[in-house]
Amino acid sequence: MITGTAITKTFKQRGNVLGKREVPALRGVDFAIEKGGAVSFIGESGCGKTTLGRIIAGLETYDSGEIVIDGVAMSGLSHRHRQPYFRRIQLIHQDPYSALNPTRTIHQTLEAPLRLRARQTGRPRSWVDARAEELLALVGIDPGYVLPRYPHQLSGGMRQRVVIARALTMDPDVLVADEAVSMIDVSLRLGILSLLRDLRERLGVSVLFITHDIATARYIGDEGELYVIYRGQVVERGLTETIIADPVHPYTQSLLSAIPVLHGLERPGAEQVVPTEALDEAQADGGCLFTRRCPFSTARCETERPVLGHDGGESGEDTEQLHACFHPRRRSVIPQGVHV
Ligand SMILES: Nc1ncnc2c1ncn2[C@@H]1O[C@H](COP(=O)(O)OP(=O)(O)OP(=O)(O)O)[C@@H](O)[C@H]1O
Repeated sequence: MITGTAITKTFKQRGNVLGKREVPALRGVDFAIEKGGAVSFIGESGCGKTTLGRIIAGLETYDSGEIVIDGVAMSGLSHRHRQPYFRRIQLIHQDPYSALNPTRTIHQTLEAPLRLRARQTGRPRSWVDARAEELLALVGIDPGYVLPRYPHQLSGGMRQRVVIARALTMDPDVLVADEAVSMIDVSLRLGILSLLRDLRERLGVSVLFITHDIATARYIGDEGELYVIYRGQVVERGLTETIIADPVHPYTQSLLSAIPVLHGLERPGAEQVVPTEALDEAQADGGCLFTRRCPFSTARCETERPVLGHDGGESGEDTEQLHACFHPRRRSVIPQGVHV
């Protein structure tokens, strides 16, 4: 089990003549990934989901907060002592082209981490080749065909399966899949998503899925948890199915409104949630981060920032669905520009 509490991260970016500009990528995020669970982070570009995934995989530092892996707080450990914990969390890169070294055969690609793993676990050298074959079979490709080949000789789908097999060489407890299907052909995406589901069932590995697409989040984690992230803050969190069926935060409603539904099926009296241009970072920093885009914003939203929780709502529901909104409510939303 991995938990994160109040994780913050601010990047300094090159700004104008006045100097560097601070970009708050994460503003106090809590998360929990259970063994064998499926968790999805969803939000639009720049909301901080990749940064959070990289922090969880031990590839990015954070400014404050705490990550606890199997009961051990990472802040109390030196970099060297943290490594064995983060080894259990493996990132699957979104781009299988750049993730694989073009000058190495798939055999060489898998051999290096497997030799390391053999040393770590006291296994003989002969185990390495057998394990490479086993892992490729597990991800659904023929080892005999793939092992002697170079990445450019494989299809995008096969390359992504090799990337997943390489992540499995470290016997991870968690696979972090960051937009794992966005760069492969649409026809092959479902196969990769089913593979990730299958690995959860067969190996008991948890999957953390990072995406901007609610349909893939739904496919990968239909019994899992969804975190909706807006400008570095989790604005809604709960069971994926519950949130998709009944989003209460206006931002989640706007994300869901992007999924086409048949014109004429909206409930009468539907209110619109219209996503508009992203805001300047300085705007709305005192109040709710979504207030300038939100058609339901009130004076309170302008000055006070809602925190993630059950309270403060008009929804009156007592569920595990958390939200950061002063006026959460079930609203039916008309998708923009969709007329069937
Ligand atoms: N290494 C970095 N240096 C400076 N700023 C960064 C860095 N990495 C991320 N950021 C900034 O932090 C914010 C969050 O970025 P992040 O990549 O986590 O968002 P994201 O939701 O994953 O977006 P995308 O889907 O486009 O990858 C953005 O404003 C981004 O420009």
